[in-house]
Amino acid sequence: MTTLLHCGDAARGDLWRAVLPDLVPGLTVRHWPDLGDPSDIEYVAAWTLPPGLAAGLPNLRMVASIGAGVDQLELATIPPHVAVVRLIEPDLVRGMVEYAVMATLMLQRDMLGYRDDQQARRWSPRRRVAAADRRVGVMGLGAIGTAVLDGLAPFGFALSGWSRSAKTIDGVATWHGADQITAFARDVDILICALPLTDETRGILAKPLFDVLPAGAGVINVGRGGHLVQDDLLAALATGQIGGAILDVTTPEPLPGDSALWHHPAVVLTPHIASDTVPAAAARAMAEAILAIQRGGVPAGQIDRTIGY
Ligand SMILES: O=C(O)C(=O)CO
Repeated sequence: MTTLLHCGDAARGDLWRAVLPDLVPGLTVRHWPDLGDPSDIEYVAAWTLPPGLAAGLPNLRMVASIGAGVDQLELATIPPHVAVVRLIEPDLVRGMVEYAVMATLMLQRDMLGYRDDQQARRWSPRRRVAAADRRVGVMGLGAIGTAVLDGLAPFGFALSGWSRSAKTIDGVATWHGADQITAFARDVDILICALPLTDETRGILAKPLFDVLPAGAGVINVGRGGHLVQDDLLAALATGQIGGAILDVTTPEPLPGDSALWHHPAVVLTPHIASDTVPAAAARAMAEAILAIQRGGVPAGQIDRTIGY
């Protein structure tokens, strides 16, 4: 019996149980914690894995993240021969683009400053800076980062991007690797982090990077809370080196009530809502991944276990 174990939202589990067997002939879908015979389970889909689950499934072939990131699966708990796949579907990418464009425009149009003015009943118009005079840099040039750059292009921003390995994107100045991060960052007025969280990128949004950005730069984090060193951000906001931050992700989540980020006038905080996975679309992506494995192929979105994304 070929079985997928779905972990997480029960409504999505029910939908998947109804639709996936039509997309993958012979597939049975079980919903955690109904494991049945663990040796039936070849595929697991989860946002986070129940502790010890992956190691206890002798015939496991693939773990799929229900989302674009995989770090929350705790890759070290998944045996190395098991394929790990990110389930990126178009609606999830669209949500990320919407959020990143909204956040960029908020910083571009000084909405954080006008929010303050409104609270103080201050009528204080400021000169608009044209988008063409603002440099927006995206860190992470995978499916999400490149879609964000596409979404920003019509506004006329000067666009750049930085990634681990070299990428070429029309109309975007691209940089790569640790050696080029300074050259990238010194010309970025609004920095968007869309990186995967790996050992290399953890804590990358920190003082050394903030110090290189032009004074007053804005920071947007749609990656993971672990990318940001919160104390360094607060210090950079205090000196004005960073002018504003829009954060959709924090460490930990939920953000504790006593965090200074909650009430900071130069911070907009949202509870990891930039995007989400649409269950029906994710079922199709899941089916394609299983069919690829069954054909002996590599599913779209399979990560390189050696680099963690
Ligand atoms: O899909 C993911 O990994 C997300 O965090 C969506 O915001």
